[in-house]
Amino acid sequence: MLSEEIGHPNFNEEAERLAFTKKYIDIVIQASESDEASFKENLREQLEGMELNDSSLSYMSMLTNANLLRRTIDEVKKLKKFANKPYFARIDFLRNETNQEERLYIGKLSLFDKETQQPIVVDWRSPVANLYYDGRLGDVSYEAEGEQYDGFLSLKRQYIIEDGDLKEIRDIDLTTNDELLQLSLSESSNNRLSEIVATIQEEQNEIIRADLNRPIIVQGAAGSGKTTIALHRLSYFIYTYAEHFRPEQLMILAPNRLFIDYISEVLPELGVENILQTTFIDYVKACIKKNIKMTHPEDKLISFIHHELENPERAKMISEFKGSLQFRDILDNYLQDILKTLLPKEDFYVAHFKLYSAKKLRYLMVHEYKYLPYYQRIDKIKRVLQNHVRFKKKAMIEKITSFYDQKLDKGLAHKGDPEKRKQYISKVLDKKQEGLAQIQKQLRTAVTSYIKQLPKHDVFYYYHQLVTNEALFTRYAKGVIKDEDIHFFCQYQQHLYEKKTYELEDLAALLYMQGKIFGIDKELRVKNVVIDEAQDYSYFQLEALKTVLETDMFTIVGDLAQGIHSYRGIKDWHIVQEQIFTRASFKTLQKSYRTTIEIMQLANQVQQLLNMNLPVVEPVVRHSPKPSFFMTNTKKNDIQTISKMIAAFYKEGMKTVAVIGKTNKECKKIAKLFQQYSDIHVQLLKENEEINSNNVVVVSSHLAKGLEFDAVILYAIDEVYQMEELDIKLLYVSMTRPLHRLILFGPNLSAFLLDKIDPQYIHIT
Ligand SMILES: Nc1ncnc2c1ncn2[C@@H]1O[C@H](COP(=O)(O)OP(=O)(O)OP(=O)(O)O)[C@@H](O)[C@H]1O
Repeated sequence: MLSEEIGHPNFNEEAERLAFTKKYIDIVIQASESDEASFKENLREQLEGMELNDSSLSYMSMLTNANLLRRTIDEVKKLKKFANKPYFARIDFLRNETNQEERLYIGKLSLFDKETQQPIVVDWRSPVANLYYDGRLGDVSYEAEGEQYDGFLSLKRQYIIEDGDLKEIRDIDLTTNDELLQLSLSESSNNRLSEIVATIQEEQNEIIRADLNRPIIVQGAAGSGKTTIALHRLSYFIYTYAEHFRPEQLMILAPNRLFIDYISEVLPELGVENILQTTFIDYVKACIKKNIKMTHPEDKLISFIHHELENPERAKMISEFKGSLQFRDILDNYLQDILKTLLPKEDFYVAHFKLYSAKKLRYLMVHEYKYLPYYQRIDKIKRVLQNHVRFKKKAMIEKITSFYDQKLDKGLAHKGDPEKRKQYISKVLDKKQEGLAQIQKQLRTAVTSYIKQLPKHDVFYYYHQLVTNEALFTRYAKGVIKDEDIHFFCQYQQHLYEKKTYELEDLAALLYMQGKIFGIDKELRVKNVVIDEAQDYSYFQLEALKTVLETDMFTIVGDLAQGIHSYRGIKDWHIVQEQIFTRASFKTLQKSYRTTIEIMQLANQVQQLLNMNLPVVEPVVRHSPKPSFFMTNTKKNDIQTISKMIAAFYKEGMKTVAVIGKTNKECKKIAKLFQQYSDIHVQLLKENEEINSNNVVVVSSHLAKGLEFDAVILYAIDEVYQMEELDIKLLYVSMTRPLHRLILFGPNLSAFLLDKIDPQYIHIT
């Protein structure tokens, strides 16, 4: 049962406990800071006493001090950060093994009593904390390092602590709804994703803590916490494997810079710092080391939305094909042939000494160094030859020397005309010198000249050679795609080539080929990857990432119902699981934590228009007024009505409001109307921009994907949503952005497909 605040029987005791913990943290901070000072002093002394070539011993001791210092600084930083809210929950666990009840306070750090080694606060990511998220009251167990620990959970308690003061205590049992969750969901958003450690739900916890040594694919409804959970899983990973991985070896791939900005604030809160946060496009550019010119990744989508393409089916075919595993197969065959062109054909000679046969070198290239990208194999061969030359150098010189020395001996021993003998000897001496000079020169240059004979091109050359040459492409693609498609495909690629441009769909192939032919730089070879909005990736994009990174340690989260790029993206998670990440587990999240029941009911109606057999999304019990539809009037009147509404939302305590138009073009119009007819300053959101939380945001439906706002107004001036897959998805995305309020402004009900759904879910004014 929910206990009354202040009136909770244990309130005073808990307030004392909080005061004690805060005091303890203070003491630890003070002690650590003096440690820090003494480490710094140590370090300074050692640096002063160091000669350039000082013994390794003092270097080692300096390093130890530096590490200790870094650790202390990190610890103090963390303690200071969480000092005012050291924990958010408590569990009481009677451990069968010891028959002792443990009272465990759970927070975002771990803190131990230095004397007794008893935990004062346990980290939410520690194994025992799993009981808080997972365990019901009663008989429970948790696992740590492969061992199972059983016991009895008698209490689960949550705290609301503000500015270091205990405000509320809630005890949770089976019959209680998670009040803290309710409370946290009813709060207003500040344009940034927040951490949810206190209210992680069981189904979410399962994903966060799912086997870290296996990839995981999550199909999650809009607002089910996919992004949040993916970040918490990273945090859990870092905690669990702190000893084995550096944060630089982890990467988050987000759809655009705007999104990276959106998630950026929550990461340090979760102890996730210094990890690589980038977009697929930027990552590939870094791998191929060239800032290639690209068509805008949304261009095609926008042309589809506007029905601008002459032959949209063909455009879809090309995008889909470039993202398919069939294209990967074609490239694999082509890569085999590229390898053949790189194989040495001539034996390797220095002067007339044969040092390595071509056959043996080919064997090395094809078999021995199979694990390496092609050009790295050539580098290896180069080193093998260089070593071999070095190894044989003496013998070769000796052979030449002895050859001429024998001749000299013969000449000297000759009893004939002394003049002729002199001439002969001088000629031999000249020849010897010449021979030795020649071999010296060859020793220096033979390897380089030999390697130079092998072709050297960049990845772009290889790619274009294949995709713009119809005859060559046909050789690989015949039977895989239709002949006429081969023709269109090559024409299309030729057209891009002439404009020296690439599109997003080319990047999977470029990345894959770069990895196979050249390899990618070490700092880009991360070991663990989180992909958000993964439904917009193609199969080949995922495959290329997995291949070049040589790991399948991926957390992949997405929602097919929001797959607005499905012409190039994933249509079925099973294919990902069966053909790419074969070790992956698959989970679904069906509850939406973002949106209220009334908003979700309407959005569900729209989602069902997709006929994709996706289950309806279950909202967490939270209410709002029904979404309202307003018929548009004059533009001036519309903007004035909308402005009044926005003012009222702010008055109600909402912090973020967005007006969503179907396309960028529509949004530009909306922003201009605000300028003309309203005092409200709006921010027309662009992809690479940060959201300024003081502004009302005007954003297009496709760019709004992944974001959330307290209140959302869908405004259709000229561009309405039609009864087709892409538009339904865009509408669904837009409707699932608000936390608390949804309003629709359009010329008629059908502008938002409301004529196709049960009218009970909408309030028509
Ligand atoms: N357990 C939870 N406790 C409190 N808030 C939660 C919880 N889970 C999710 N939320 C909140 O729900 C909202 C939606 O979360 P998030 O953006 O991660 O969902 P998503 O599945 O990525 O959504 P979308 O697919 O629409 O982008 C966020 O405001 C998040 O803080």
